[in-house]
Amino acid sequence: MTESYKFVVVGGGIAGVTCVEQLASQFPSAHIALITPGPHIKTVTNYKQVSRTMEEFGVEERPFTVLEEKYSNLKFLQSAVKTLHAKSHCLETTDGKVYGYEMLCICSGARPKLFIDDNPYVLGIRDTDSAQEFQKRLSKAKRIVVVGNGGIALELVHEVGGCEVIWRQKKPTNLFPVRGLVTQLKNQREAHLTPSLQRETIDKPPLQQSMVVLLAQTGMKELIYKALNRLRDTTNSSDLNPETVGSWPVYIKLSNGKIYGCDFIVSATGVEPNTEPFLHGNNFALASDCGLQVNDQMRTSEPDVYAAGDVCTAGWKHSPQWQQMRLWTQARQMGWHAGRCMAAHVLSEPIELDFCFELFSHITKFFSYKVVLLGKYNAQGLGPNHELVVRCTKGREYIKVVLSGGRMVGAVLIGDTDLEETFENLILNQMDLTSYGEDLLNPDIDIEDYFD
Ligand SMILES: Cc1cc2nc3c(=O)[nH]c(=O)nc-3n(C[C@H](O)[C@H](O)[C@H](O)COP(=O)(O)OP(=O)(O)OC[C@H]3O[C@@H](n4cnc5c(N)ncnc54)[C@H](O)[C@@H]3O)c2cc1C
Ligand SMILES: NC(=O)C1=CN([C@@H]2O[C@H](COP(=O)(O)OP(=O)(O)OC[C@H]3O[C@@H](n4cnc5c(N)ncnc54)[C@H](OP(=O)(O)O)[C@@H]3O)[C@@H](O)[C@H]2O)C=CC1
Repeated sequence: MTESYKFVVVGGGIAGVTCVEQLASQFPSAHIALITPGPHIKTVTNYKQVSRTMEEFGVEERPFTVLEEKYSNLKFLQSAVKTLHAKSHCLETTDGKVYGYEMLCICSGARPKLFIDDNPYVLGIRDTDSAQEFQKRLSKAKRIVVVGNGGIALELVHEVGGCEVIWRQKKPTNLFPVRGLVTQLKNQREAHLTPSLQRETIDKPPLQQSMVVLLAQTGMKELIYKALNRLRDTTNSSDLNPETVGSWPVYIKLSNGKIYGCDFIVSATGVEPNTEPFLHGNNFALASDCGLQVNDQMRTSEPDVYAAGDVCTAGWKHSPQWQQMRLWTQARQMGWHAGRCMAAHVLSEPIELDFCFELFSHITKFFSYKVVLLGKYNAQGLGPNHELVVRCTKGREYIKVVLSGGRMVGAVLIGDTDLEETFENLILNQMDLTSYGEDLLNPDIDIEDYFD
């Protein structure tokens, strides 16, 4: 006979664990199952609500038993979902078992979107196993190339030591436009501490240097010679250094024509939602990034199937200052909201989109500096006609405010600025700041008091 559960949650990451905890605590006598392949789950530690939309926490891998000990109605099933039959409300796992559910929440995360598939010299970093593989190969490497310009690349180039790292950015700004700013701060650590103010009106789109990366060739020496000969036909031969020919296991050619040899390449080029086992035979609406499209109740297009975290794409009309980014914070917030929505639907209660989806906020650390990103911090989607006001106190802080129509729509705060809550309020209340001009960031004015 098929084992059946009131709620089944798939995936032991932050989204799945948050969702299942929400359900297990709200329905202490309901049968609930969490299905995930490994013996560990990801848990939130030291959670701190910093303000109305900002939160900070750590992430720790723990044995699943911590959840089973906490919730007697929760069963942990160590396996992976192989197929889902949404119409008949059941799923099959890789160990051949079939489980029924009344409501299902898919939280299967995402996997690295490598710029080239199945190449032994190209690594993506996703989980503990791939991080260990990276460490192992790094210990023997003299040179690596990092491709990508996001969170993983930023962390890697800062942390990797004892090996040459080649990193070329595709374009000057990106989702994490903090690298240049942090470097600027670091270089000026010893310099004077007078803040500098700068105001810039952006009336044309930012310059974009196209730098798509192509892999030249792998492995064996004779193949490398052939590859380099082929590359000579398509690029400036002066880029090829005869001394390096044949000495590296892999070569990479960038779209600016430069060729680099290295021991291996890290593809830190984003992620794609892990939807594979759920699609076949079902009728899920997918977003353009291939995520399971969910509405503001975290419902997919299949009945009684919800989704949360990296696997899903927020398909509701977003608040003007919120955007989806595949981050821990959003995985937790979506998992929590999905759990609440599932509970509300069982109890036939109304439920609204949580306030945390009003404003994008992310607190993290890059290069040991505290970094806070708020709203359209990189002027995403604003086009021309916006203004940037920047204050940089050398060696201490970097603050960038994005204004549109005289109202604050985003901010980047690097260092211990203590301005995050004030800026959060200014973005949320959309106050007209035109009359304040540069005083907005004037270091002689205590803007926290000013706007209280
Ligand atoms: C190297 C790296 C560093 C990162 N650093 C940060 C950071 O500093 N800050 C930040 O905010 N974000 C960071 N992120 C992003 C963050 O990790 C993700 O946004 C977040 O973990 C997503 O949570 P999730 O629960 O949706 O998915 P995941 O954490 O990926 O969990 C998915 C779960 O589903 C399971 N699963 C997959 N397929 C199946 C299946 N078929 N059946 C059953 N179970 C399945 C998986 O085993 C896993 O347990 C980082 C990501 C990477 C790769
Ligand atoms: N501290 C934190 O907050 C951290 C967060 N993360 C999160 O983990 C996830 C995975 O990180 P990551 O892989 O860095 O993903 P990101 O989405 O952050 O960044 C991917 C980057 O790769 C670039 N890219 C894509 N294809 C190519 C290509 N062919 N050549 C050159 N560049 C390319 C993208 O450019 P473009 O945008 O132009 O396509 C983008 O800059 C993300 O969700 C990230 O937000 C990871 C580490 C730390």
